[in-house]
Amino acid sequence: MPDAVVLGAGSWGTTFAKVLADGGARTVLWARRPEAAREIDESRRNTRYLPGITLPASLHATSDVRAALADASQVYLAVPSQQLRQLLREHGDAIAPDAPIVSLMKGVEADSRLRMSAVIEQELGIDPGRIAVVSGPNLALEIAQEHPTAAVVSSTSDETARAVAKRARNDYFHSFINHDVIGTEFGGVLKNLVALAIGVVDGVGYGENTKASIMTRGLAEVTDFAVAHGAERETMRGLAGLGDLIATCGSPLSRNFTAGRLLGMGYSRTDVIARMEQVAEGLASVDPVAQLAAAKGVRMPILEQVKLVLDGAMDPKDIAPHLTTDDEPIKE
Ligand SMILES: NC(=O)C1=CN([C@@H]2O[C@H](COP(=O)(O)OP(=O)(O)OC[C@H]3O[C@@H](n4cnc5c(N)ncnc54)[C@H](O)[C@@H]3O)[C@@H](O)[C@H]2O)C=CC1
Ligand SMILES: O=C(CO)COP(=O)(O)O
Repeated sequence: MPDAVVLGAGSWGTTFAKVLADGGARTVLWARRPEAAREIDESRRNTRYLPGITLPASLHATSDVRAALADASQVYLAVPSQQLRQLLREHGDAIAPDAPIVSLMKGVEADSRLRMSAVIEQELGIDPGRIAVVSGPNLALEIAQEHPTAAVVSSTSDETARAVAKRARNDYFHSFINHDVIGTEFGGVLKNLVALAIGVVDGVGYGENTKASIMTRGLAEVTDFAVAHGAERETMRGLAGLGDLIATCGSPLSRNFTAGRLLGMGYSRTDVIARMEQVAEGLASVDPVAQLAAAKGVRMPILEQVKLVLDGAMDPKDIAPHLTTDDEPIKE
């Protein structure tokens, strides 16, 4: 009986399965493609997503999702956010009745604008206390290379948060806990949008002042948005807020930063999507987050400008930490 199953064998699902297995958990990783499962199981490699990484011998992989789920005591989800609902609809009934369900994802569903924990709750009809989310400055390849890293596990249930945090830790990965699921999830979603903006200005050729201005104002924007939706302000200063913003905005390993960079270099939204080999969640989150902000009357100038650049309605070189139409000085 596995201690943990991870659904989704991309860069983060595979890395997180390694984190769990290296922490001593009997872990099964589900890959959609049989050849990917075979490569992980037999060669201890996932060359497409984690080049150069040898996976632990104790980690098992399969392409049979229902067999993977059978009797697993914890379930971790790491597929692209737009694919989660369908996966749960097809296979949610195979999840063991009391197993905590943990989202590792950082997106919102485009149609419903729901956070991933809300999609899980709605689709499986379960108590929110069974759901946890993991977030933080967690660039997959660095963790797969065992660079010391921290994350936060959030659940409305203290018992669930602690059970997951105890599993998801080892010599190089430490899990803290909190109970602010809204803030923890929105931190992960929204830093992707700031990372897109930072990528754009990097692609244009602007320097550190521009990036620091956008990151700092971006954090203010992210915090206003999250608090308006019920998050605790403190969470946005933690690993899932500021921590993830720093990691993602400063690293070429970030797919959102990379997508933004391509936009800044002049590629269109369609070209950028075609060139990305891994998911950049921010591209699908821009519109639903802009709609959620508008519904709460939250001003998000950086997000607005990213949306204009994506829509081809703004020249990337004009992106700034403020709206150029802001005539009156605004309090920081
Ligand atoms: N890569 C990273 O550094 C981190 C990623 N995340 C989040 O983890 C989530 C997953 O991202 P990554 O693993 O990075 O993406 P990825 O692009 O590396 O891999 C996605 C995986 O999902 C699979 N997949 C796609 N559609 C599927 C479906 N319908 N059913 C099953 N599998 C499907 C793909 O074949 C691929 O194996 C995203 O929400 C991302 O924001 C969170 C923290 C760190
Ligand atoms: O969430 C991440 C790091 O914490 C990964 O960021 P990207 O999805 O932009 O690669």
